[in-house]
Amino acid sequence: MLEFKGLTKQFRDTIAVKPATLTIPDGQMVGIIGRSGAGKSTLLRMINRLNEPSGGQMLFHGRDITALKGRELRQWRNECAMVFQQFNLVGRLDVLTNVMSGRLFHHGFISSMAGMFSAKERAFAIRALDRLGMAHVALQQTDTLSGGQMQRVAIARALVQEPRIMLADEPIASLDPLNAKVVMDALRAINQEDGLTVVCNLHTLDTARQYCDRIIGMQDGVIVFDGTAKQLTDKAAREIYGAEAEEAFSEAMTSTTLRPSDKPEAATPRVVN
Ligand SMILES: Nc1ncnc2c1ncn2[C@@H]1O[C@H](COP(=O)(O)OP(=O)(O)OP(=O)(O)O)[C@@H](O)[C@H]1O
Repeated sequence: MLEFKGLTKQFRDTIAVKPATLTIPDGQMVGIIGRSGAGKSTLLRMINRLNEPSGGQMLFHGRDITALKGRELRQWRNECAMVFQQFNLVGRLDVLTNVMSGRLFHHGFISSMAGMFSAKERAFAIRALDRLGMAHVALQQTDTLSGGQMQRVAIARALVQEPRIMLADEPIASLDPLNAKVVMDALRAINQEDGLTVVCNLHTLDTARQYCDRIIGMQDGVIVFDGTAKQLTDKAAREIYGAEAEEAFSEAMTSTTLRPSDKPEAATPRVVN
């Protein structure tokens, strides 16, 4: 269970996230939505402390994450795997090496850089690629892949970290609708099969509604909505997005609509003014 207690972030004159208090149970798939500049990325990046909170506290199973330093902080970052909009892979390296770089924390920097991975680790990485339908390109140079394939490789790399939480910062913003669906399907499958908590920032409302157990809506650094897809009415969504509502409502995916989440209702809607 991840708990935010009045967690806040200020950049000079901008309060990007105003004191946020929420609890994310293990195994939940959470989508953070809101217009540009609402504070979504800042909130997400405070979880792995890529953005250092300015105030408040964050606890994971009762452990104070905001107080971690040095190796403990590196270990926490390893436990929070992150998937980025631009994939953050090394294009000139082969796919398998990129995936195995997710073992950096377990393996040690020097031997990782020297490519000294055991047969067991290689097999582990290939199994992760296989889950993402990408084992067949394991030895291919990464920059020959499509965006959707690269994002699946990035998810495989995140998986070999053996994380407790998967963070995804706009994971489909650079992808076409079909690849966006493949990537979201993969994140949802990992969430459901492994019971892994997934927290992702999403630009399109439909994606959040289709895939997430719980949706958190942000506006000007404030959590203004916290509830399920069903509870997020069009009216509530329009209030969250304001002038960007039409863009947010536009279809992200052209292919088959997925069945809605079959998990129990995960949260009580909360409207905060
Ligand atoms: N490193 C930074 N330095 C100064 N201000 C920042 C920094 N990062 C974010 N901000 C500001 O904090 C606010 C929230 O930004 P954030 O990136 O979290 O929003 P967002 O909802 O993720 O937006 P987008 O959807 O456009 O990525 C914005 O006003 C932004 O300009």
